[in-house]
Amino acid sequence: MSQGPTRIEMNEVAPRDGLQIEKRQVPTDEKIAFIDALSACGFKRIEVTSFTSAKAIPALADAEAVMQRITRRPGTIYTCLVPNLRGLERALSSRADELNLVMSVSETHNRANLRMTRDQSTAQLLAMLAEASKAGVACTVSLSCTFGCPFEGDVDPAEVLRLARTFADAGAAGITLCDTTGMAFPTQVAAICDEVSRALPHVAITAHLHNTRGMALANALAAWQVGVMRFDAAAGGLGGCPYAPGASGNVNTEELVHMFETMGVDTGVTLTPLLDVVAGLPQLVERPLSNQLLSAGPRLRTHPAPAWLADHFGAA
Ligand SMILES: CC(=O)SCCNC(=O)CCNC(=O)[C@H](O)C(C)(C)COP(=O)(O)OP(=O)(O)OC[C@H]1O[C@@H](n2cnc3c(N)ncnc32)[C@H](O)[C@@H]1OP(=O)(O)O
Ligand SMILES: CC(=O)CC(=O)O
Repeated sequence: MSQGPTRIEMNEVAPRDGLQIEKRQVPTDEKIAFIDALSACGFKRIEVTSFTSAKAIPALADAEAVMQRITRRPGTIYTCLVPNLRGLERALSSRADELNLVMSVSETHNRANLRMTRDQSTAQLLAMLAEASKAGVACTVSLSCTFGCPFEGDVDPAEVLRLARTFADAGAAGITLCDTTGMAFPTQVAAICDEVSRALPHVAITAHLHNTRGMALANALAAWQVGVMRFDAAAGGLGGCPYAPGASGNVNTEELVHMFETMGVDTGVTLTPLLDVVAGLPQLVERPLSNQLLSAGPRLRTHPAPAWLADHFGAA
């Protein structure tokens, strides 16, 4: 098996990607407690919220209040999703450490999600990169539907590269390759991540994977094997785009951390407090969540041997 980086950066996106699609509109105080608990786990980045239209994403309408009241842990970068210049102004006023700009590689998904053509989004993002640069705030650009679109099917990888290059040339510090509705498969992830990283070696590549078809961990492994060292993930596997039919949760943070840590890859995240946060998620989102890692425990959780063994074989 090819060896990827020995250290990766984990970006926790549940407060934004997770809560944007939940039926329950989580009260501001509970969001803040959730983010503060995540801060104690050691994430490199936490995507706190989005500065979007409250009509489009009502669940995150309290973005300013959340940004103002979270406790910022030194060493963690607090980032926000922004789709347009209005969102950028709000995010900068709220002292976001970094910004996650977003558009889709697919024309139909861009129109459905952002109510703009791709050309209109591109123009907004280029203007936002210029404004953010003046403010000294780094930006990543997330390219939705990189690996397939729920409306259009396959997406041309040349378009992914063209958009990534456009934003890298305009000063984006990072490009996030997003599998919005879990259409990616491992060989495709490896090929596209490799192509974009080789073409843009000065730009940090992040993999943003959804587990809609159960392939997110395999896809993460494929991205890591070609050198990707930044991963978005959501605690409890929450998440999904409300404007992408069939969307479901992100790759599950605790499973991704557990997988990489068992392989000796340093994620920076401490699993025990993270599992405590995950155990509280059904209460936060007011629905049951099934969680294999929480049920089974980390791989070296052992169980007492059956009592009859001692009777039968004698004391060990
Ligand atoms: C793949 C993913 O998961 S991405 C994340 C999930 N998806 C999203 O977050 C979708 C975000 N989309 C949006 O917020 C919207 O589609 C927008 C703002 C980008 C564009 O929507 P439009 O309706 O075309 O925007 P438009 O400029 O016409 O403004 C509509 C209203 O929203 C308001 N608005 C626009 N941008 C913002 C913003 N960034 N913050 C707050 N309000 C905004 C306008 O003031 C206007 O309000 P009004 O109706 O009270 O006058
Ligand atoms: C920003 C995102 O949330 C990206 C995606 O899933 O397409």
